[in-house]
Amino acid sequence: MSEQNVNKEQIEHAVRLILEAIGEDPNREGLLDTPKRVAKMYEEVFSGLKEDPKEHFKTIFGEDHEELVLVKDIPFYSMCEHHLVPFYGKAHIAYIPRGGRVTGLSKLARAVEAVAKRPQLQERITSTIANSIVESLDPHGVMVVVEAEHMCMTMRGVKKPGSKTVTSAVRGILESDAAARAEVLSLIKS
Ligand SMILES: Nc1nc2c(ncn2[C@@H]2O[C@H](COP(=O)(O)OP(=O)(O)OP(=O)(O)O)[C@@H](O)[C@H]2O)c(=O)[nH]1
Ligand SMILES: [Zn+2]
Repeated sequence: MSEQNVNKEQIEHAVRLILEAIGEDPNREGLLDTPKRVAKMYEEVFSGLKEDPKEHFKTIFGEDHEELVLVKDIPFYSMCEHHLVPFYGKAHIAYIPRGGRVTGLSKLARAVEAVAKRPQLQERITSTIANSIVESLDPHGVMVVVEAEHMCMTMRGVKKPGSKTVTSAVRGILESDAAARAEVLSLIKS
């Protein structure tokens, strides 16, 4: 998606106000371009806000493969919606296609990008990806596992660096079939 959905002028104005509010001088040399840089950065890190991850699953190959597909260790960076600081980690996406609805592998990573690049909660990233795969591909089953470190828990607040949050969303036969679910988990860990 294009990165033109933010009002850069408004962000620049707001950043100047924040700099003033923390007691800085937005007119000192080192900070002169900071509002502009932050606006450009927000344009990039929030570029998925209006993007529908399902758009990416329109690429479908009529491949007769009704067995597990797992794309693991997809790195992502997102922004915690409570503090607007980063949380980042890896997403693992497994699905069992049905009826030839096999999508491009990169599309799974593109869906992660779309969902991560907005103010987020880890749980919502996880369930949105799982639901969009179900709605687009109607597979036999889906499992999404996301592991992340939240900077709002490490650099501030409770200050627990190294702590990891793991979330999962399971749909279809992977929900009812414990052995298949265990296989996915062991492949993720391997
Ligand atoms: N469930 C969930 N919580 C999150 C996520 N990201 C941040 N949080 C939490 O959101 C909560 C916000 O709590 P508040 O009490 O409203 O805010 P706060 O005073 O800044 O909280 P502390 O972080 O405990 O200092 C914190 O417990 C964060 O750890 C996330 O992706 N999912
Ligand atoms: Zn937070």
